[in-house]
Amino acid sequence: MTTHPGRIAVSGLTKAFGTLRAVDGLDFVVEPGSVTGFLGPNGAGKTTALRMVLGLVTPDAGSVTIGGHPYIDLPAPSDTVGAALDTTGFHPNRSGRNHLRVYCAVNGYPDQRADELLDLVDLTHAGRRPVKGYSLGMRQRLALATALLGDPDALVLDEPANGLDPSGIAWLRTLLRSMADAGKAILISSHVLWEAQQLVDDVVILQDGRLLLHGSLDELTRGYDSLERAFFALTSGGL
Ligand SMILES: Nc1ncnc2c1ncn2[C@@H]1O[C@H](COP(=O)(O)OP(=O)(O)OP(=O)(O)O)[C@@H](O)[C@H]1O
Repeated sequence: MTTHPGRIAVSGLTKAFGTLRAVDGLDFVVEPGSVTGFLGPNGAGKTTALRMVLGLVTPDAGSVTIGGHPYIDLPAPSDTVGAALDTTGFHPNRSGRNHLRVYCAVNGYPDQRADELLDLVDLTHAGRRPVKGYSLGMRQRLALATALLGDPDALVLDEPANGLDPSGIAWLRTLLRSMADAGKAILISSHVLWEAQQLVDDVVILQDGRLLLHGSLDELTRGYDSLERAFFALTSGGL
């Protein structure tokens, strides 16, 4: 069986917390070369599903593979999938550059990789300042740099546009586009449809843990002037 590196395949994914089905029989695929928006209102189950993609939460049923393997079986996880799930885990007194250097050391990359990553996310100017002085947008960039450490085939980013101003979102769009064009499979979550519309090729919309809509942005928005309007028309509901 040939499997494309980075392809994220989610099948029958289910997770309950007590009586609450946070994720319920979820199926979708993120192909290399595309940016998929994983969308849904607060509490829809996005973070729980992303944590299962990354092997941080054990599903009750179903499976996820990345490049054909469950996360736990990946021989070199940081070369296969990069993840940014939150922006609060940085040591406050460490500079962004030192944070990245620690990750370089742990994963066997030269210090110079830290400077390349700072440059890639446009954070060189703040690289020597302690993270406690970073804005949310700057911490998002640092989280993204950390995710890109091993130049992975797949990227999983939870709310990467949160805290970015309009020029930051435009910058993120360009970066994600170039990563997708280089063949990465990219999955990003958002609860803000207008924001996601600017960043993605495909959308997976989740509601109450279940898949509501899955398709290309172009198909879903044909005949509508925004993803939000298409969503309202298709579901007669709201996020
Ligand atoms: N560890 C947990 N224990 C109990 N309930 C949980 C746990 N984690 C998540 N939940 C519940 O599961 C549901 C889905 O939560 P989740 O964080 O996955 O949603 P989300 O779509 O990421 O929301 P948001 O956009 O607010 O981040 C919510 O009702 C949440 O309260």
